[in-house]
Parts: sequence; structure tokens; C-alpha cells
Amino acid sequence: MRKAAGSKELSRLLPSGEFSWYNLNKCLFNKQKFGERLMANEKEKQILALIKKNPFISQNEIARELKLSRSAVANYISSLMRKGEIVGRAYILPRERKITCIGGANIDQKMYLSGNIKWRTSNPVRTEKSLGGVARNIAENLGRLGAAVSLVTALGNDEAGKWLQESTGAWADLSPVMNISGANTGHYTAIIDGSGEMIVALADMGIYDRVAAGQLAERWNHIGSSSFVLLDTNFPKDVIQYVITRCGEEKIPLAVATVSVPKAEKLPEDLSGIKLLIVNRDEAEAVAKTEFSEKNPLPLADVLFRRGLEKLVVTAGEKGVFYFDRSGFCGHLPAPEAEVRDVTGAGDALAAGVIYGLNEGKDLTSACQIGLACSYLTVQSEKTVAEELNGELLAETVRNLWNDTESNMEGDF
Ligand SMILES: Nc1ncnc2c1ncn2[C@@H]1O[C@H](COP(=O)(O)OP(=O)(O)O)[C@@H](O)[C@H]1O
Ligand SMILES: O=c1[nH]cc([C@@H]2O[C@H](COP(=O)(O)O)[C@@H](O)[C@H]2O)c(=O)[nH]1
Repeated sequence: MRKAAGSKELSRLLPSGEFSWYNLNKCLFNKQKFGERLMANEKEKQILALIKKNPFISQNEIARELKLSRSAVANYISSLMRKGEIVGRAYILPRERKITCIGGANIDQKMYLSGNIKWRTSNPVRTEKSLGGVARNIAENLGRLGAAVSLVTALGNDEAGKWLQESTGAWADLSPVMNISGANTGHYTAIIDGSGEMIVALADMGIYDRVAAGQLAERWNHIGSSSFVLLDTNFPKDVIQYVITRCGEEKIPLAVATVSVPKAEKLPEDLSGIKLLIVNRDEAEAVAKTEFSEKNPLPLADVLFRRGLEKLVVTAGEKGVFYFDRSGFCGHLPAPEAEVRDVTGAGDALAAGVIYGLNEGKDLTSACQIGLACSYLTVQSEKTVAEELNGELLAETVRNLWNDTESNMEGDF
């Protein structure tokens, strides 16, 4: 028989399977220690189960799941390593240069009037269908530019979901898509007047309310290895909060595009964790609860920086973009004059271009020029994402539009 173990040695013996009567008897002399040990064993078992399920799980994730502090998790893991229950760590690969877009994928139905709308009577229109959804549009734009991109969205098991899956699969990795049974894929209906401007749009997107933070957590292996994440505000508030918190904790650059005024209001008070917020003027006012003035937009930017935001891009239709960095740098670039056919998707194209530029290491001014070039191509197309967009056309458009312009227009209001 083994030599009697002291209480310290005992703690090493207990979980390793060598649980003899002798050891147990010794334990009974120290009931309190034994009780603590059992609790520790329970936690260690739970930690082991989580690691078996996901060998890449981080200590922060374990801590969150088991409601422990990260340092307590670290202690349990050291103990498990000493006992040989964990023999080493999974290799952590460098972040891939992959952009993950999280949010909506819809079918867009656009009704084109030949002139102005006449209310309370029927108006003749021409109807077109195309693929939409802010996160999906941004993913397709990025894919067309040649970026490695993936899309985390929610699709119904219907014809629309099938169409979205088949067509967007050409531009983005759709392996993290969530299929929601019994829900209709999102639909967006817009009425466009004779000048290409949207008069009103209707969003039938109840499917996004079925998305829960747990579904994002299950996909975090995929999301967490991205070099940039884009989140739109289609999903519920707690899902938005979850992505912002995790990207902040794990220092993953996160851009948020706000979708619409009602959906912009889902953003939390604390914006730390967001590297870049892309909003139009109305959405900017809704998030900041402050008036946006083109002559002096700094007070609005300042409100958002005080809430933890790092960079802000405000799109202003034909007036172009206003951009700001918490460091105090800011600028304005007008939109290139274009023959507008349909503005749908122009904001998403702009967001895609800015994210593409930042992911390529460009400064904010150059990234905004890339964004404006993308939206310039989009407003001239009836499609929500310009079909002719590719890396070469973008480079040529940027050269043609910005070659003779001073690119750094700091403080120019
Ligand atoms: N009438 C227009 N003429 C030229 N460019 C436009 C026009 N409308 C929009 N754009 C371009 O699309 C971008 C986004 O448009 P905006 O209307 O601000 O956003 P959203 O479509 O998201 O509401 C603008 O910054 C601009 O570059
Ligand atoms: O509540 C929403 N409204 C609209 C969209 C999408 O927004 C796009 C239009 O973008 P923009 O605002 O840039 O025109 C459309 O493809 C539409 O499907 C969305 O995802 N969620």
C-alpha cells in the first residue's frame, strides 16, 4: 500500500483516479479541505469538458461560461496541467487576413416610379428584385474587391434563403450562416423616385429577432480569427452588445454600420470596443442624440468619442463624407458628381470601401476615398451592389477621382 499522503499530496492524488480507501480515510480528518477540493474538482471537470468541446477556447470564454474570474480559471488550468489532465495548449494561429461580416441578408424589392410619388392613390412602377441586407452587401462588395470575407447571417429555409445562399456563396464564405427553421428570410421593399432617391423603405425582418448571442458564441472560433469584423444593427440588442464586448476584449478591429434610424438606436451607451462607426447623418443624430451640423460637426463626434468610440465616418449623400479620429484628426471629402440611377446600397458600398482600405493598412482619409469610389460606382448602378466592381476598376476609379486632389484635408470645415 502507498504511504499516507499529506493534505497537499492528497490534493494531487484525488483527481488522478488513484482514489483509495486509505486516501479517503485520510481526507476525513480534514473535512473542510476535502469539501473545497471536491468543489475544485467539480470546476476542473467543467473546465475540462469545455476544453474537450472546444480545444481553442480562451480563458476569458471559460471564465464567462462558468461565472469565474479569469485568474481563477488560470489557477484551475495550472492545476489540471500539473496533474497531467491537460498536456499542452492548442497552437494559436495568427489572425487570418479575413473580414467577417455579421448581420442581415435580405431580398430587396425595389419599385421605380417614373417621376414623383402621388400619395393616397396608385402609382405605376417598375419592380426589380435583387440581393440585399447591409452585412451581406458589404460582404459582396469586399468579395468583389478580392478580400477574403465571410458572412454570419440568418436565413430561412425558403426559396429566398436558397437564392441568397447560392448567389452570395460566390463572394463570401457562408459556412457560419444560421438557418432558422419556420422563419421567412428578410425582405426589404423600397420605393425609388425618378431621380433615383429612396422615398420610403419597408423592412420585413422578424427573422433577425430569432438570433441569440449563444449562436454567435458557437461561431466565435471563426469570427475571432478575423483581421476585421463588420457588424450591422439588424440583430437584437444583446447580440450587438455581445459582439462589441468580445471584439473589445480580444482587440479585434470592429466596424459597425447602423442600417437605419430605428436600428441605430440599439447601440449601447458604451461604444468602447468599436473601432469605426459608419452612419448617415440621421443615424449619427440618433446615436449621439446631438444635432449634426455640416458647418461644425465636431460636437457630435466629440459626444461619441467620450463614449469610447475610436473613429467615426458620417455619410452625407451628395455632400460625401465627414470623418473623425479620436486623436483629433478630421476631414471632409465631397462625393464625386455622378449620374445617379439608384442610391440603394451606396452607404454599404462606402462602408465596404472604408473597411477594405483600413484592413489594407491605409489611413482614414485614403480609406474614405476608396469608400467614395465604391459608392460612386454603386449610385450609377440599379443593383444594390455594382456588378462591375472589382479590384482593378476600384484602383482606376480612385486614380481618376483623387489623383489631383490633396488627400489629407485635416480640419477642413
Ligand atoms: N445623390 C448622390 N450623388 C452622389 N453620391 C451620392 C448620392 N447619394 C449618395 N451618394 C454616395 O453614397 C454615400 C452614402 O449615401 P448616404 O445617403 O449618405 O447613405 P445611406 O444610403 O446609407 O443613407 C455618400 O457618402 C455618397 O458618397
Ligand atoms: O432594416 C434594414 N433595412 C435595410 C437593410 C438593407 O439595406 C440596404 C440598403 O442600404 P442603403 O441604406 O445603403 O441604401 C438594402 O440592401 C436592405 O436590404 C437592412 O439590412 N436592414
